[in-house]
Amino acid sequence: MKDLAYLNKFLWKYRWHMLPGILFVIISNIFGVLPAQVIRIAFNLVTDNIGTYHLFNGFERQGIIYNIFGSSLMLFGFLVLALALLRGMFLFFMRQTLILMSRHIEFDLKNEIYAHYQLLSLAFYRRHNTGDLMNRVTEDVSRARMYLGPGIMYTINTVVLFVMVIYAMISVNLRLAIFSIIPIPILVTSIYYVNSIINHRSEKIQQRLSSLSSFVQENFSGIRVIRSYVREGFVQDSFAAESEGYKTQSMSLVQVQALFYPLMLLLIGISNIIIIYVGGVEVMKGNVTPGNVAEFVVYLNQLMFPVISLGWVTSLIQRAAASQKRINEFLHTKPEIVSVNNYYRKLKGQIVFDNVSFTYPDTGIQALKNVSFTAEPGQMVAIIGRTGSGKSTIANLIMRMYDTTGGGISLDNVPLTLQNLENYRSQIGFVPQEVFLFSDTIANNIAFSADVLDMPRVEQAAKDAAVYHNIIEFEKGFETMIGERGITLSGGQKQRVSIARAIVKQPQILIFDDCLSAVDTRTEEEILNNLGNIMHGKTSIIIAHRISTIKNADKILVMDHGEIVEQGTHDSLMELKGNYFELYEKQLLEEAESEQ
Ligand SMILES: Nc1ncnc2c1ncn2[C@@H]1O[C@H](COP(=O)(O)OP(=O)(O)OP(=O)(O)O)[C@@H](O)[C@H]1O
Repeated sequence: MKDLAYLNKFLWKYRWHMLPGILFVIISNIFGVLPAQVIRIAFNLVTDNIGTYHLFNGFERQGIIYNIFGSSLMLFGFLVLALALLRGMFLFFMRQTLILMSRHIEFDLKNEIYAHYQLLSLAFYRRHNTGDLMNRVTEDVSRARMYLGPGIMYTINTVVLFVMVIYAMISVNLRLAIFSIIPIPILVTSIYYVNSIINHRSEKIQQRLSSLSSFVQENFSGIRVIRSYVREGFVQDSFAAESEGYKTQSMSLVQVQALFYPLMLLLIGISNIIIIYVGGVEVMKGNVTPGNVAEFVVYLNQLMFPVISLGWVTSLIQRAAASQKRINEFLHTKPEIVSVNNYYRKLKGQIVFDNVSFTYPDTGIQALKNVSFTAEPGQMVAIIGRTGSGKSTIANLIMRMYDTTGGGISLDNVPLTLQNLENYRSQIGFVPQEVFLFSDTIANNIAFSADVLDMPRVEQAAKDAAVYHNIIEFEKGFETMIGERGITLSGGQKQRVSIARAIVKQPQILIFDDCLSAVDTRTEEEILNNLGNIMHGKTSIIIAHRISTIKNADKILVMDHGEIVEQGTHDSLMELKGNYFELYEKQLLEEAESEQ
């Protein structure tokens, strides 16, 4: 329950929704209780005067009495109707304030969680799967809302109605009041118990549904692999097995639900019988009037809904507390990478790695060991090496996606940890190894880093990335949608669009993480030539597998098992006749073989 205390700040923020809401609950309940008293008076009027009416049997006066009788009853009827209307009106106001408040808080909470997500490091995203992250913003927040809206509303309603009805009951007859209240705890406990079973089973259904959706999503994404390996039948069977699990869980829920409503009606029915029986005995003893019994029956039935909601609300609050605990877990996770100052400055682009070591936090894999190198402004530094040798890790560390575990990185003689992150990253153009494009137009994808779309710059960036001609060949040119709702770009086109996205920023430092792998050598040369002009006086870090990509670099770092094993220019490395030379020879041989 203490987890829900986190939401109190929102209740305070929206107090001017909550306070009138509580007032409306009280007023609507007053109009809810009053009809029972009107019914009692009407009932007593009938029982008291029916004798007089019969006394005038055969006399003209009987008609007059009938008329008075009828119009009085009609008046009572209208009164009950008017009270019901007033109650309805205040119920409307109650929902308009309290439920509305819960929707406002849901909105705020979602935004707060999302904003916090954006601050968390890459390591956090690796620890938690996407489904879990999404669930906390959607499912868990809506459960917390159920506590804030219906939970609070029905609790206040129940308390107010209980106090009013029980006070009214006791003031009429204590014995009858006690008999009316006795079944209530049994009703609350059994509803709570059945509700817990329903929730437990619903939860299992939810899990089944999530795994069913993940299964379907994955198979739709991998449809090409399924088709080419002719695994449709196998996938169909696996889907049927997943669905079977979902069906079984749903059926077990239906069983309990089917039991729930008859059980409720039975308990309500039994309570009514007890009241009528005990009430009848009291009437015979002369302690209460028949009108009082009718009044009690109305009270009892009025109490039933709050009683039912009490069991429901209890389990709802429990679920909300569990959800809020999960939300708090994330909200209290401290971002590992923090920007320490607001010091904005323009980068020159000198990058110094001083004895940098790095071990990935979750896997414990040491990806870099004592790496030292300097990239001067205006230089193109290339990194080459076997797969898994730590090249992308260097790019990740320059981007400060992680902090080093040994040694230090500095930019223009200022440690990276003392740079303002936003200012720093905004001056770097980074093209990751796994290209990611949004389901949006090509123009918006290229102009992603800018708040306003500057078409001439976007077009120039596309030209520099050698993708302009491909784009204008599409029917809608730069307005072509890509991704789920649009066309599919080829691997090389995607890489070049993401290169355009990096250079449109006119960055001071450019990092290419193996993003020319799907581009042919001629186009690659064109892009590198363009880069020479764009990055004049600025720093470029190019990670590649092909020597042809990097042989003109000012400095080449050769990586192996997380270490720099050789560094120098193409010519000096060739002279060394070490790893680089070996790699060059091998690639020459491969090229010659592929040409044959
Ligand atoms: N996010 C991560 N979490 C844990 N371990 C990682 C992570 N990324 C990479 N590694 C590990 O760190 C080592 C270096 O990986 P890195 O991606 O830097 O290599 P690379 O030289 O870029 O390889 P490639 O040329 O195949 O892209 C590998 O052993 C890899 O398994």
